Amino acid sequence: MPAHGHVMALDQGTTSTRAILYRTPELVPVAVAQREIAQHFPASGWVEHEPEDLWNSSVAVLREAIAGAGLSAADIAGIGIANQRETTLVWHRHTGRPIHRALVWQDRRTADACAALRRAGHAPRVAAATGLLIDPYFSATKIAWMLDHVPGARDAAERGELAFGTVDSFLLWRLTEGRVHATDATNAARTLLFDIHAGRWDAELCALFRVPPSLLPDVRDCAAMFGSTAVLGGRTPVLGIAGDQQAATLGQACFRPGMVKSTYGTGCFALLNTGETPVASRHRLLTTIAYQLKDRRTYALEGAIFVAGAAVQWLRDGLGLIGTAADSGELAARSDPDARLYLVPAFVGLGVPYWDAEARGAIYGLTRASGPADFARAALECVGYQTRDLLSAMRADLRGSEASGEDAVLRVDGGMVASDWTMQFLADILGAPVDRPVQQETTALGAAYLAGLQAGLCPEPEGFARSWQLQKRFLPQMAEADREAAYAGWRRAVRRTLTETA
Ligand SMILES: Nc1ncnc2c1ncn2[C@@H]1O[C@H](COP(=O)(O)OP(=O)(O)O)[C@@H](O)[C@H]1O
Ligand SMILES: O=P(O)(O)OC[C@H](O)CO
Repeated sequence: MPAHGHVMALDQGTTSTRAILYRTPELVPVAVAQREIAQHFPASGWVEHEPEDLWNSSVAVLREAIAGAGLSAADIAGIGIANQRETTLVWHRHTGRPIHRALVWQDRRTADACAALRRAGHAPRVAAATGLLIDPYFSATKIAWMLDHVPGARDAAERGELAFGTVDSFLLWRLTEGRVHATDATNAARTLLFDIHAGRWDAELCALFRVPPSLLPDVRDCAAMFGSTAVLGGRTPVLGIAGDQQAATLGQACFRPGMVKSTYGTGCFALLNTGETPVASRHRLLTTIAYQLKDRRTYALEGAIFVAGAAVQWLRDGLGLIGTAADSGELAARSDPDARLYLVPAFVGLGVPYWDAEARGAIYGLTRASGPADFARAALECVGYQTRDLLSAMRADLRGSEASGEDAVLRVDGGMVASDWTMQFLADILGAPVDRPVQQETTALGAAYLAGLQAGLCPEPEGFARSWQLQKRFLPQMAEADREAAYAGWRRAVRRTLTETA
């Protein structure tokens, strides 16, 4: 067993930045610090973050966590970074000054540019290399938008004066005072510019998306020496980087083909490990890199749902039906069991497997008797239905393969899994067990594991997998006929909501 030590996870997410300090080798959390991030919505469908907020909140939580534990830089073997993925920054190499606010993954401003590329027939080539669809969700068209809209930016880029990065890369640049411009393979895989099979930037795609290759960071393993930082007072190495959903996949120890985790935060992201062979989806899932260790890539099929916990926030902030998110389950439990409302939460369009950017939310089944409890239940149930959509698409893609996941148990994490009511419905509608682990901060755990692995303070994946502990298993209790009738109703509701653009 490796020796005791400490590693720090920095989890820079969409709504907040968190640092969690862990004791190795068991990865027991010993201190945590968190800061909210301001969201900027300058126009309909636009979502931006202030780069200095990303940076300042990161430094603040790192320092707070280390102070909270009564430790100093000398006690920290390394930092692991997990980050909101796809969110795009471009900055001046000489000054480190961003040329624009970060364009967040939810930002839809490049929808028309994407539609034009799809109409021109580029989708098959792009999917073959990157595993992705041409959608504003990913970084490439966001980079081009900045170069085209910030005065002088394209010329500066052509002269090699600018750098692009996802949030990990931007933070690493700042942490290392401009000495390191790098990212990891999981973040590179979300840009539309990275060949996930060859593990390198694709020059043809750079030309297609009009992104000069000089902007791009060096791509490394998830566990690697990324540089060192002085922000904690000494020199602390950055030893791990992964996109947050991939970090959660590691934190959930989904190392074997067929294992699947689903994270329920603002949105929901399910990743199914497909082993060292990438699987091309026939059902509009994404093919992505789950992790790259020792230069070997493990792939995943991914389903991305844009609204999960956000539907609960809507109950609270939009409708005022609940005081806190935690009240939603209790309210839902008071709903009439014989009535059923369907909420299709297409507040920002629908993701996998529908990919309908123009669809908007709808509620079906209203009667004179419908009340707050039925709305709450519909908001929680739609998370279960969407998960079944995702998992059905995954199973259809993998039928008969080693990674089929037919018997797999779903490992869940994220803020929303605190809701027993929602987790029970999830098990009911899937007709399969749902496992909630003891450590529910799996994103930070995965980032910490990468740093601990690289530092030699944590065991190899098989050993780490043995430390995963079940907190509660939810078993399906709904009768088969009820389950299928309820799901058929959801499918009808979605069909009525989709636009002709999908
Ligand atoms: N007890 C609960 N029941 C239902 N939803 C919850 C509960 N607690 C938190 N949530 C939802 O979980 C989300 C926060 O989860 P978190 O993992 O912190 O999200 P993110 O990383 O996207 O910021 C919020 O959307 C909130 O509405
Ligand atoms: O920041 P989160 O946890 O909402 O995750 C965002 C995803 O990485 C977007 O792809």
